[in-house]
Amino acid sequence: MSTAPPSLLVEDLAFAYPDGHQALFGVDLRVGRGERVALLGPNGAGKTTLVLHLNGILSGGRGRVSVAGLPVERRNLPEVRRRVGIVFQDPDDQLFMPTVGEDVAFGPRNLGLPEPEVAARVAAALDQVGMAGAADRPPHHLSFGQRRRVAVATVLSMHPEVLVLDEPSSNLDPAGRRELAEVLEALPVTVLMVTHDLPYALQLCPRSVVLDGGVVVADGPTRELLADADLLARHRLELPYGFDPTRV
Ligand SMILES: Nc1ncnc2c1ncn2[C@@H]1O[C@H](COP(=O)(O)OP(=O)(O)OP(=O)(O)O)[C@@H](O)[C@H]1O
Repeated sequence: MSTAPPSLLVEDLAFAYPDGHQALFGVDLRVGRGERVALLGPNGAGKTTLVLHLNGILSGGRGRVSVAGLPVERRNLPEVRRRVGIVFQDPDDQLFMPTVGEDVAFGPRNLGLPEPEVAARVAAALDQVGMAGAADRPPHHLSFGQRRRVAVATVLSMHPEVLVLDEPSSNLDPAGRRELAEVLEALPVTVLMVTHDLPYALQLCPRSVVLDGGVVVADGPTRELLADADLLARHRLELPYGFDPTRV
């Protein structure tokens, strides 16, 4: 049996915002290397608050978070942020350079890597997201779906341990949704995907965790959770009309 630490370990994490609003009440979560896990839950459940603890954007509450055995704490933040790449919902928050290639090179260059290594990482990351050949294009000339895939590449070029995706299927047309799914399915990294798109969770993530009211209320095989009509109703989760998770 492997003794490697899990990619993500969250233990008894509780957190209140400065205005006193308590968003997390003791969350435990373990994600093994190479797992793909969907993080589900209604608006306001605490999903974003949890995600922002994974690379130390938020901190100061109770509990512990570690990434591949490295505690998320101030002295470790540069390495934690290399290990945990967050792809935010709006790709335009992540793309700010004149060309796609410079955007994907930005992180590795900041690590101080030699230029040939940067170039190799840029080429590999663009290839992984199906955007090889787009390096010289300005990001704003790309479609929304292409920009989202480039945003994924900006994180992959850091060789992360964990890829966190916030609503990856939002605003994508059916072809863009399928293309991104193909990209994500082929990635050899641990994935934590925050989504309201339950069929996408089922397609991509064998396991799901449901968060509601700042606590984990379910954790198990996605197919089983989505087949539990009472669980879905209790936590404001809805499948598309006529969608049968047991027949996919
Ligand atoms: N900066 C903040 N200050 C105070 N309260 C906040 C802040 N950000 C979020 N909250 C509150 O914390 C709780 C959890 O919010 P969070 O954004 O983590 O939920 P979420 O599950 O990501 O929701 P959504 O699905 O809408 O993105 C909510 O009640 C929210 O109003």
